[in-house]
Amino acid sequence: MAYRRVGRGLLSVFSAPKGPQWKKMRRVVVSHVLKSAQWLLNKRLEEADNLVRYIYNQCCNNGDDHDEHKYFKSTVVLNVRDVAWQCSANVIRKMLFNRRYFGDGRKDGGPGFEEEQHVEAAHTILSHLNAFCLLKQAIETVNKYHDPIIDERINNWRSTKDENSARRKPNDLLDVLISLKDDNGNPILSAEEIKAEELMIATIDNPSNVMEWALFEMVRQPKILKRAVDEIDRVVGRDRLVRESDLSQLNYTRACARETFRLHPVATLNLPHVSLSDVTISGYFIPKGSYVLLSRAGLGRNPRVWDEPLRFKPERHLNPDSAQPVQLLEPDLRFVSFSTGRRGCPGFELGTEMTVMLLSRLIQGFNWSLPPVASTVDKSSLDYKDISNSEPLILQVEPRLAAHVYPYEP
Ligand code: HEM
Repeated sequence: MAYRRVGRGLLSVFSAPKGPQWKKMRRVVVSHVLKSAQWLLNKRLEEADNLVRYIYNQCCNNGDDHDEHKYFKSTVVLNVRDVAWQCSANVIRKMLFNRRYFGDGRKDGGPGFEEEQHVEAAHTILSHLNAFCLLKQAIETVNKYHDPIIDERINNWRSTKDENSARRKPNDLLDVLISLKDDNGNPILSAEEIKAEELMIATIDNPSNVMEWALFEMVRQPKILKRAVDEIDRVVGRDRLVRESDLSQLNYTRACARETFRLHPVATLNLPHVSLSDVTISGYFIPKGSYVLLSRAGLGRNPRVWDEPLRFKPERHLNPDSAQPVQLLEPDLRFVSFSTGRRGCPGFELGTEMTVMLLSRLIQGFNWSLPPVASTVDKSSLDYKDISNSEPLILQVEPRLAAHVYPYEP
């Protein structure tokens, strides 16, 4: 009960105003961008396939040449963080710009120089969101890749004759943002507003953070990994890869993702909020205008709410009496995943699908284990730190399905 009272109180400070431009963008995201989520399913699937294909290619000593007879499938050591960061970025790049690569890319599905630079800059921005500095270089790097694509696309839409433009169907989220018109037929968003959208930043870090920390915990507790693998084999089988339509049945994998949000949040603090009025929460008076920073680690590991709070125990989220799939959303704020209230994440459904899909593909497609030099993966001493300060997870990986199941891109 204690957390409920706290949760309800917190809603009154979860309403920081960000100005009319932000409200407009939030409206656009809720009413147009997220409605597009379903028709962008194929793009998400392409990137989930690419994730599996890329790791598979790393396990094969013939590089790009996909011929199963020539392949010698081997165990390789992989930097899980690099792979998770890139594939999470690929999904949102594909939905937003309809492309995986800014440059020529790589035949094996991995990132080129441009994508590595882009993802590094996006994560630099994210890890400094609470800092009072401009992060000029990282923002310039992200804009260097985004702006030319946006300018070119706007020109392209605006140079199309009006009657053709009305018939033209959006092919990605950028098209959606550009083609929005008000009742008088004028664009709803200016070029500057489109360039200022933060969908890339809003989406890039959470799914990859879950992939890395969930795998870390599962490898440390092989029984958990086995239970998740068994569930996927039971629901999906071993002759095809997980699809989004399977996700509601992968309850144990969902519980693993939820437990990762609780125990290993992507950042120590939530985004700052401002209280709009004087409010008292659990006996603490918070004056109007205060900056409120919620500790994600403090909520998710609160011993008054969570039994054995430092143990990774996905079972705690399973409810045998409920027919509903385990939710990654936590509206009572017993931990922070998508947050709640007026500023809560409008993309929680899409974010849940992306996260569970990518994690399921990693678990289904490969056997994961500690490399021989175990010291390289010992993150146990770092459990309390923000992941961005910890060492990347390095694991041994080998394919676990028949060669024909792995996606092939000529
Ligand atoms: C696993 C994936 C995701 C997680 C965990 C996540 C989590 C969050 C969190 C914690 C916030 C801050 C809420 C606050 O200030 O209290 C937020 C804001 C936001 N997210 Fe997400 N998000 C995810 C994916 C997405 C996706 C896919 C989209 C849209 C395509 C999206 C769009 C937004 C937007 C627009 C905001 C700002 C809301 C506002 O200030 O009014 N997010 N998200």
